[in-house]
Amino acid sequence: MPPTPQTAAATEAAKPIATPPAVVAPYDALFLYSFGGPDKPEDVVPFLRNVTAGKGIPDERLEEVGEHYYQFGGRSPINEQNLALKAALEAELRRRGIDLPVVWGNRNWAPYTTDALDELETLGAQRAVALVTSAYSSYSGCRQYREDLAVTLRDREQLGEDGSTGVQVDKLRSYFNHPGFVQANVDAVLDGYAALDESGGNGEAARLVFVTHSIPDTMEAASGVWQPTYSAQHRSVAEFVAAAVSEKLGHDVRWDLAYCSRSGPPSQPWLEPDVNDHLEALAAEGVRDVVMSPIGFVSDHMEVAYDLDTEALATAKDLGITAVRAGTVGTREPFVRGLVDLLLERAALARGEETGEATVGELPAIASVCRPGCCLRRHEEPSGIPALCSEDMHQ
Ligand SMILES: CC1=C(CCC(=O)O)c2cc3nc(cc4[nH]c(cc5[nH]c(cc1n2)c(C)c5CCC(=O)O)c(CCC(=O)O)c4C)C(CCC(=O)O)=C3C
Ligand SMILES: [Fe+2]
Repeated sequence: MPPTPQTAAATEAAKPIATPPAVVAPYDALFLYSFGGPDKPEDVVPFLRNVTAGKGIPDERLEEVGEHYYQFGGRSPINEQNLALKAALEAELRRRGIDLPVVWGNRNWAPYTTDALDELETLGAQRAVALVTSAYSSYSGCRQYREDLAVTLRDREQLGEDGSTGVQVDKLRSYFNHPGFVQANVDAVLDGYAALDESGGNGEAARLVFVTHSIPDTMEAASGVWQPTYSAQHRSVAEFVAAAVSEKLGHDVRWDLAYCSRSGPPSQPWLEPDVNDHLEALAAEGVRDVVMSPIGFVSDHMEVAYDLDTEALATAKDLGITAVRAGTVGTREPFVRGLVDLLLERAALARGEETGEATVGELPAIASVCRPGCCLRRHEEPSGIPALCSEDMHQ
């Protein structure tokens, strides 16, 4: 049995904040803000209730998803992975001589958003910056976190009409095209090709299949109001990673983008192809070797462990395809270093300094302060829910 992951309350308490170092000023804390997941079987149903409150997920889908968790002992790997990322960020900050506390909290499980706000208050933080564990910009990866923060602050009676809050919380921009995230994915895919070779596969003939979480077509459309859409963001990363891998391996690399983990009623269109359907299509084309790269996820949480490692790899096997699943960025060094670079970039921006925004690929950086109406669930429906870290808190 792996050790039970510790909640924020049980980890060693960060020490109260002194004067933040100049490179991170005006920030005096980093808020690692994630999805959360159950730690034990009794948590599964309450966790799923938290995730799906008011979202119209059919009951059958919930039972099915609950079953995925029970197959893994009722425990998601996501919490220990967030603790590992927290430790890696702390080590990287220490390495650079930056004395900044890192506080962890989740939207859907303990330690909750409100627990993290409590911890920030106890530390005496006045202006924290949130690092969300989603690399791409869409309702699920951006606005939902910003709404949750605003609503939690409102419930705590700490949200003023003008958007003022107790602790001010800003957010790092979506980092899908930051060099650190992309380089860590290149490295992980190269390791995937090495693993394919070891399992007797043929790398030169392999198809590189990038995978991400599907979202409804309406959410995809709303993600693109101010910027390239969620799927376009992924295609940009995929193209760059495939080119870098091809150069390193010295042969052509053909790639596709597929999706996993769709839910919602069958009548509602979501981004396709589903990775299992796509593997079938590839088998029909005669493809025998596949490297799957989950670029849509920052760590190997339940969607990766179940939808890819359990389901999609079994599909590949049934089809006679030799498939390996490349790693996620996790705590890879270029990723963690890149996140700290991004923190320094965001701090400079908050100080009003001219900063370049580091990106790779052809797409511009996503705005650090979201535009009004950015990343709604559906753009034709203003949410009526306040959201922090935007030019206009109410849109
Ligand atoms: C884009 C995206 C990411 C990737 C970005 C990121 O990594 O953040 C992501 C991550 C995650 N999604 C997760 C879990 C779930 N997501 C659900 C439902 C949904 N996700 C959606 C989107 C995304 N989700 C959407 C559009 C829905 C439909 C409901 C809605 O419109 O909001 C449901 C309900 C049941 C179901 O429908 O499957 C569950 C249980 C976990 C935790 C895993 C663990 O425990 O290890 C993580 C990290
Ligand atoms: Fe946004």
